[in-house]
Amino acid sequence: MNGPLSLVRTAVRRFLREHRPEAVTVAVSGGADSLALAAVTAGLVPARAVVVDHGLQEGSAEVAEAAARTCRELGLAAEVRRVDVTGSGGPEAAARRARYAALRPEGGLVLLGHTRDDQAETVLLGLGRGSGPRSIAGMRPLDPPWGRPLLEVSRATTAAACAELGLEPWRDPHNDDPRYTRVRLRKEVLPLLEDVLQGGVADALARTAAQLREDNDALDELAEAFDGDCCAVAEVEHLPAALRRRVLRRWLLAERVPELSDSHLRRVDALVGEWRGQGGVWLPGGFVARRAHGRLRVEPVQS
Ligand SMILES: Nc1ncnc2c1ncn2[C@@H]1O[C@H](COP(=O)(O)OP(=O)(O)OP(=O)(O)O)[C@@H](O)[C@H]1O
Repeated sequence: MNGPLSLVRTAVRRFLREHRPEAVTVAVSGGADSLALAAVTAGLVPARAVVVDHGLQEGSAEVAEAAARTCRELGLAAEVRRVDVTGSGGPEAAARRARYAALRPEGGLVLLGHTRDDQAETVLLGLGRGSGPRSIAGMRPLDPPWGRPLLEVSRATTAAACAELGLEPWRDPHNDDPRYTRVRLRKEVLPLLEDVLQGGVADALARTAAQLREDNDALDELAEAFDGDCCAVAEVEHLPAALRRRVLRRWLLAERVPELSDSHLRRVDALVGEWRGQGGVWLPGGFVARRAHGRLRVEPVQS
């Protein structure tokens, strides 16, 4: 009984047993991953589905309505939420921001259909771009309000599970468009790596991510326990760099600096670890971090 559908069911059942969410919403794009997730979840717990219509592609409203209809046929209360995609960072990033804002619930968990292949791509992209351990550690199974029960299930398995259920998932044309880095990674790089390493690459990359998450969590706990004055250079400069960066990150987040990337953090850390009188570090949200008289401070940029 280890067909694709039963593999998906086992993964979702394990997730629900482990985390026992009070309420469950499934985020459904209409693609095979989230559709398989919705179908299996519907059979296990009372849940609802939300389909986000970004309004970016022609016919997006019909695609969203068809996905919602399928969810209803599967026994889920389903609704389509239309969002306005605006803001910085390109349409992909803006769409993701709008989607996540629309999905953020009042309570309970929102289940996403990210698979082991998504995880592998995230890790490999991070490695290729020189990202920090936080990015390379990939996505977490539980990161409230988000839950990702399928992180150990392959994309091939979710597609086969849909076929087993007689469901016809929507194929996002973006997923085949070689102008997207992720698509080329998926279609060109990963198959080559699979060939060179004789298989098991997605699984191996997902294991790397899981190990890094453990290391990250341990360091984060140490950073949380730091009770010195993190603005005083003398109190943080002797910390190991990995710990110091985490202490600084916590301080910046407490100062309400949003969306802090690894490269921002490295530059703030350089105010301590590689000090040569450099100027302020510009940060997201209109902030700047500076060092003066042996102290760090973060303040809004004067317009
Ligand atoms: N239009 C949508 N409506 C509802 N949920 C969606 C939609 N698009 C994606 N999702 C949810 O997000 C999951 C991941 O989708 P996808 O891989 O396309 O997102 P992504 O842009 O890569 O997101 P992330 O930045 O979190 O990796 C899907 O399996 C589904 O659960």
